[in-house]
Amino acid sequence: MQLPGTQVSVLEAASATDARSVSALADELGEKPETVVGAVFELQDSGLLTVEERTEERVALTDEGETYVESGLPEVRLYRAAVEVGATDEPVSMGQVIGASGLEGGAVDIALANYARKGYGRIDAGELTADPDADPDADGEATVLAALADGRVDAGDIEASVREQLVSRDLVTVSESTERLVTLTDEGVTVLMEGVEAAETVGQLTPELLTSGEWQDVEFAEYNVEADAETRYGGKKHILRQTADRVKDTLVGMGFKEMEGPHADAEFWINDCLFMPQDHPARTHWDQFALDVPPMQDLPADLVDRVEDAHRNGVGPDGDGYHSPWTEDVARGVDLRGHTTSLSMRYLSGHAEGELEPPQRYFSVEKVYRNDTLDATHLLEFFQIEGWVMAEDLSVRDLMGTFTEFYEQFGITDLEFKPHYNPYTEPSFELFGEHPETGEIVEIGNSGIFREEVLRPLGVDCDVMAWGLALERLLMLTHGFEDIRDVHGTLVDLDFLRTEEVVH
Ligand SMILES: N[C@@H](Cc1ccccc1)C(=O)O
Repeated sequence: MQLPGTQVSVLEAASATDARSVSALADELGEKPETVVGAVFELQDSGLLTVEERTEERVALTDEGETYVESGLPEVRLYRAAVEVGATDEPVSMGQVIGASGLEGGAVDIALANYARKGYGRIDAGELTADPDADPDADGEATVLAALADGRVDAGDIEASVREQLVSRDLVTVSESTERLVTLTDEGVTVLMEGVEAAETVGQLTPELLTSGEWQDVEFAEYNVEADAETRYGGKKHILRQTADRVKDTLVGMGFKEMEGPHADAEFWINDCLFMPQDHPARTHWDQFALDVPPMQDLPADLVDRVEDAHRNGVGPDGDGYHSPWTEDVARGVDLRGHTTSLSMRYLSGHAEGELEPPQRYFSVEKVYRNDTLDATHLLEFFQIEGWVMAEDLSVRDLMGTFTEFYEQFGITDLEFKPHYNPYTEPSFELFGEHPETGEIVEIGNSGIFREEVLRPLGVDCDVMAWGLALERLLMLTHGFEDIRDVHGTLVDLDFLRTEEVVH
């Protein structure tokens, strides 16, 4: 009879009298267990062997269990010391017995906790008696520990109550493993006696086999469609990108249009338009990355004049500017944007898509860059969900209502608002949500209603409410992970990224 090579080896290694385990066969044949399992199932299908699955329990000593095999169980040592100091005749002070036992630290507590339970004697009012009839040499737990250390005992032979004690004392662990046991059938024996030969089989069709015509003569290995296969992960969209897409869909659904614009931009758009004085810490508190590139040439001259005027003199008859220097050189310097509010400035000024008439709603979900210190909640670059609404009469209620409506679509219904300060909005609010795992209150965004000093130079004469929300924080709240580096950079949790999906 002819059979594929591995089947022949398995058949020869199996026995009709002793059940042999698949792992033993794999060891002996130097094959992978899954290869042997495949062959075993084929042979079972052909009726040449039988397979029996057996789940086995294994009991193993823990490190602590091993220590006691060496030194004796603490309660046994306490008993021997108690006998030595005469506690069989009359109560002896606990201190004296412990001293004589040589037990220290946690071992003392363990000894005392088990002493009376196991009938070694009594502990009462700081004194200890020893039962003269107790036999430490027959201690059930100690006996099992010693037997396990010598490999003299099987899991099934240990008395249930003793085993339970040893497990609860963390002296042994119990684990289960499934083993497949293989035995030759009578037919298998017959086939072996009559002689089996390994058939040449070809596992893969190659261009050579095709062109030479050899494919017509060879025997192909059969597919085992039930064999365990390696898990292959295809490429997929990153969870953060999926979340960004969902945010975009949500905002488009709420009537917003998307903004686009440069990642590296003039400080003018990033800071000056936002009424951030050039010498104010608010300008450095972003800790933006300045780029060593030529200054931005094409700033709109009329807007630059109006922004400079707002900085110097404020707006309106009662306006007051900053009494600090302002130069166009600083405004022309190029930075990586620390927020996408630079895009809002470009759009509100009419320089992105022309003059805008209210009502308008715009958003972007784009990267921003900050020179922060990397930690569980901060990255050097992250995605900001920028947005603004332009309308005749806007109030804080409109702002809160918009956030409530937006976050509800992500299942976040416990928003909190805290008054805040931005140089460009008044009033301003920080936004918080509760972390689903830690219960911690996490900052998720910053918002407000743009000041006159921002809007007038831009030529906007109605209200504009605006915000910047952190996409990564939204993801933390929706998926419950605690470290932003689980999804970004070299420490990512690959399993999470492979399996997690954002539901649209
Ligand atoms: N630029 C702010 C967010 C914001 C945008 C618009 C208005 C108010 C706040 C930030 O990055 O935190």
